Order: sequence, then C-alpha cells, then structure tokens
Amino acid sequence: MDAPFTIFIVEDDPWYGQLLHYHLSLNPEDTVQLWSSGQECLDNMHLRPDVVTIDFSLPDISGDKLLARLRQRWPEIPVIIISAQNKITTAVQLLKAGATDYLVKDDNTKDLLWNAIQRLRETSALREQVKRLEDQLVSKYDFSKILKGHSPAIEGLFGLMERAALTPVNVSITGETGTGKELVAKAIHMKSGRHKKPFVAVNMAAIPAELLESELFGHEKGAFTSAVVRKIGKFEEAHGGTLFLDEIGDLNLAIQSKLLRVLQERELQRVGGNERIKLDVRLITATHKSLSEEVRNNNFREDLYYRIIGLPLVLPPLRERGSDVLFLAKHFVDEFCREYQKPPISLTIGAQDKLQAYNYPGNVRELKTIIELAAVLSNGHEIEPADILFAPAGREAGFLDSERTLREYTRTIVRHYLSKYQDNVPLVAQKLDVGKSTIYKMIQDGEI
Ligand SMILES: Nc1ncnc2c1ncn2[C@@H]1O[C@H](COP(=O)(O)OP(=O)(O)OP(=O)(O)O)[C@@H](O)[C@H]1O
Repeated sequence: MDAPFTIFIVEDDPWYGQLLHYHLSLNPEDTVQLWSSGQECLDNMHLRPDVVTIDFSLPDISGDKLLARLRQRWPEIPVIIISAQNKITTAVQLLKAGATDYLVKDDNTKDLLWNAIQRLRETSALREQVKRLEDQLVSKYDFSKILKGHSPAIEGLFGLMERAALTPVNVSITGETGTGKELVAKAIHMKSGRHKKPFVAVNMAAIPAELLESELFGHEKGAFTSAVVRKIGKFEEAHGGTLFLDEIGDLNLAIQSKLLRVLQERELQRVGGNERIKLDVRLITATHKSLSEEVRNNNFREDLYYRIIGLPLVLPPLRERGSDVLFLAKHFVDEFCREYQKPPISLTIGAQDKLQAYNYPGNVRELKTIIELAAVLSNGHEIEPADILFAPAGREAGFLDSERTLREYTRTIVRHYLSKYQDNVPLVAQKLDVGKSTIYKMIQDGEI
C-alpha cells in the first residue's frame, strides 16, 4: 500500500482552496492542510509535509519567492505551483528554480494535481526502496563477512578499516601477492560515504609505461597519433568515488612526478588538453614492495610517498596468520559446495595438517585454488591429504624431482602456460589464478 502523505495547500482564494482540499482528502490515508498565506505555510513547516502546492499569486509573498525559501530550507520537499497564468516562460523559470510541477488553474487542475501527487508518491516509494537496498548493500560490506579470518592481525585490521571508511584520508596497503589488498580496498570503499559512486581499480604493473599517463589522466582527440577519440582517464572515471592504484611501487619516476602534481593541485589536465578538471577522488594505493625502502633506494619520490601514505594498512602473509589457514580453507570448501550445489565436504585431520604445514607464497589466492582443486579431486565427502596439491604442475611425473627453487618452478610453469595460450597474459593469469601484474612483472624483469 502507498505511504500516507501530508499535503500542504497554500491558496488565498477560500473557495478554490476548499475545492482542492476536498478533492485531495478523498484519499483517507492522506492529511491535507490548507493555508491562506505563504507565512502560514512557513510557520507550519515543522509538520514536515511530503508535498507543498502553492498558488503563484499569494497576498504576502509571490510564488517564486516562497518557492525559493522552501527550496533553500527544505530542498527534499517537492513543491507544485498552481497559477492562473498560462505563460510558458514563467513555467520554465519556476521549473528551473526547482518546482516539481507547474499547473494552470482551469477545470482540470484538481485531477492534474491528484495525478501529480500520485506520481510523487510512486517516486518516493521507489526512493525508499533504493535506500533500503543500499543500506542492505552497505551492511553486506560488514568487514568480517568479506575478509575472513580471526587472527589478531586480521581482527586488528577491521578497526583501522572502519576508521579509513569513515574519514576521507588516503589509505596505503602493503602485502604480498594474494593477501587480499584489493578486497580490503573495495570493502573500505563500500563502507564509506562514497559507496554509491564508482570503485575503479588500476594495476600499474599491467599497463605499459608509455600508456600509463593517458590511462590515468585521459587524453584529448589528436593528443598523439593513435588518439583518435577523446579518452576519459581512470581519475575522472572514479569521480566522487575511490581510485585504487595497485602496484604503485612499480611506477616510473616520470609518472610519479605527474601523479604528485595532480594530487597536490587536486585537478588534472588530460594529455593534449588545456582544460583543468577538478578532482574529487579518495585514493587507495597498494604495493607488495616496501615503499620506504624504495624511497631510500631513490626509486620512489619521497614527497609522493608522504602524500599517498595516509593511513598505512599491512596485510600479513597467510603463513603468519596461524589458524586462519584452516578457517579460510573451510570457508572456501563451503563456498565451493554452495556454488556447485554439492553436499558439504569436510577436511580430514591429515588434510588439515598438510594445509597448515605449507607456506603459501601465493597467500589466500593460492589457498583458494588449492582448496577448489582438492574439492574436485575429493570423494565428495571429505578431502584427504592426497587431494591437496601445492602446485598446478605437481601432478606431472618427475616435475618435482628436479629439486629446483620455487622461483624456478614458478618460471617453468608460467612459461609453459604462456606458450600453451599464445602469450595471452590475462588468460594465463586467470588460469593460474594470479594477478596479471605478477606475470607482466616477470616478463618485464626478463625472467621469462
Ligand atoms: N581474508 C580473505 N577472506 C576471503 N577471501 C580472501 C581473503 N583475502 C583474499 N581473499 C581472496 O583471495 C583472492 C586474492 O585477493 P586480492 O586480489 O584482494 O589480493 P591482492 O593482495 O590484491 O593480490 P595482488 O597483489 O596479486 O593483486 C581473491 O579471490 C580474494 O577474494
């Protein structure tokens, strides 16, 4: 059922006022109040009407002035103007000034008013529904529901994330690959006042250096040979929301200077453009490197470091999170069973011991992959130690017998996948469930 409305009618002609009052009162749910002057209406605004209809020619204040006062103090309350004048310019001016509707006094007015109020009722019901859904979405981003773990390191992180969500401070996240840096950044965004605006993630290591500037700041048509159309950069895409710059430690010094200037001036110019565009972006950065060490080694600008460091969050590697390994493993098994509609699968004690003894260089991402594979290989009831394989290529005969370092094994696996998938890095990253940046970095460093 529609929510009841409180409706104010401001009309100095008693006969016409009574007519509208009678007609709108036909909906017994609504409360309709008739005021004969603008002042009377203003004096009673504490009754919080859901809509105000005003006659354009009132004795004490003109309709446009009353509209302006109402819009200024109560911008959320819709105002409908009723006027004897049928002048389009007046109507346009009042609508521009924020009136919701403009009705001309004639025989149909009461019906048009009824319909206009009905439309407002529908809009208000929809707005309520959107708000309810948004509230649900924010509460869904209860950190402990998203970031699984009970270790002191993770529980300590929730408090800091809460503070980060409630203030506009920049946040910098450090942690090895797969520790959940992007998950943390997104959770902070979703719990912040910016959650209705975009969350834009950019992986610096995945973008070739020569494209980075235009990727971040955009470019104008013709800025360079291949700039055939204007392109909006990631900063502009994230306007009003959050920009997550992943692998910030991999930025070259030239881009670092440009980024610093943009952050200092809080405005940017697209490549090849003159227009200065104001920025409203919360910045969250992440890196697997120690940025302070990069500063000491002159690889990272000290002034940029101090600008982005804000609230530093450290995500410990999985091997330092104690019993979180098993907690996460169980969570991923349950998730797998839910997703594929399978009956619950448990972990035998042997499997649990095996999982806890491993050191997870790929952290939570790697554990997730191991568990999904184990669930597939299991008998459907419980996961045994034999179902747990620590490297995708571990099943190849003789592969593990060669006694290489983990780095060498990793290289061999990545090389194998790259040749199998014709050097399609995003696809290989997806197959191996690692960040694309990991592979780009290996290529950049000449490891592959
Ligand atoms: N505490 C956690 N609880 C549940 N899932 C997690 C947790 N931490 C990480 N994950 C999952 O692990 C995977 C990797 O997480 P994410 O991409 O956030 O890591 P990252 O540190 O940003 O990695 P990279 O540095 O390689 O980009 C994702 O599937 C994510 O959902």
